[in-house]
Amino acid sequence: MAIVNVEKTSRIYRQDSVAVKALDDVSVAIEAGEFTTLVGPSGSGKTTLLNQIGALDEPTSGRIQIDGQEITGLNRRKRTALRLWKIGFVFQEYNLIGVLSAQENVEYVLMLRGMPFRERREKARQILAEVGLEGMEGRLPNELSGGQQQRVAVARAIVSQPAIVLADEPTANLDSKTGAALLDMMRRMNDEHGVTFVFSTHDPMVMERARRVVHLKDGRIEREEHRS
Ligand SMILES: Nc1ncnc2c1ncn2[C@@H]1O[C@H](COP(=O)(O)OP(=O)(O)OP(=O)(O)O)[C@@H](O)[C@H]1O
Repeated sequence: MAIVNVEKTSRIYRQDSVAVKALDDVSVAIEAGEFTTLVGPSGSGKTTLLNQIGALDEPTSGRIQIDGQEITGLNRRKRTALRLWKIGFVFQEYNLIGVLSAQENVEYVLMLRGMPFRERREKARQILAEVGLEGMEGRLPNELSGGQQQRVAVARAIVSQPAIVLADEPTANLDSKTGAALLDMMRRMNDEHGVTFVFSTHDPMVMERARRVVHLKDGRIEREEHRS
């Protein structure tokens, strides 16, 4: 079964009297265990599509299901719950909580899910070690490099084993070597733990590592590539 099913989805932004079709009748299905990249020129609709899949925004028309659950038309409370239980997010700007340590940032989502203290502390430590941050658990975000902060963000996104992890230009603020190491780490999470990832990117290095590349243009899917 597809983890994500986007059916004939459009998103029109209206500004003054101008309507922008950010997504135009897009249909795409993503299966569990995929490592998919959305590519396309600036303004082609990548972020808009990720925001729709992540229940951060409502489509103007069409339907979206995540892990078998219809998300279009849900009220705010249900959307928040869906994000908490089913989706992990990695943003371009890391979006870590500045006053919390790496460990606490990773634990936070587990706390929201009601996991007991000891269990969540152990789980967060484990995942931070897996992303190569053993010994840095107590550092605040501003005591970590950009690449390390993004590793914390990935650890936070995957610690709760969500159905899908969405990453909007995750390497945009990293130098190419750090970005490549981050991508390799995510590929490993995909291989070893079956974490399903969907990225948006401009970065050729990210595209190279993808298994499925979906090309967007003017809010539509133009073509797809599949690699082994
Ligand atoms: N909140 C908004 N209000 C009005 N128009 C918007 C809004 N968000 C996006 N758009 C427009 O929708 C279109 C798609 O934008 P989107 O951010 O999805 O593109 P993108 O492919 O992610 O671009 P980039 O690669 O530059 O991040 C663009 O024309 C953009 O200007």
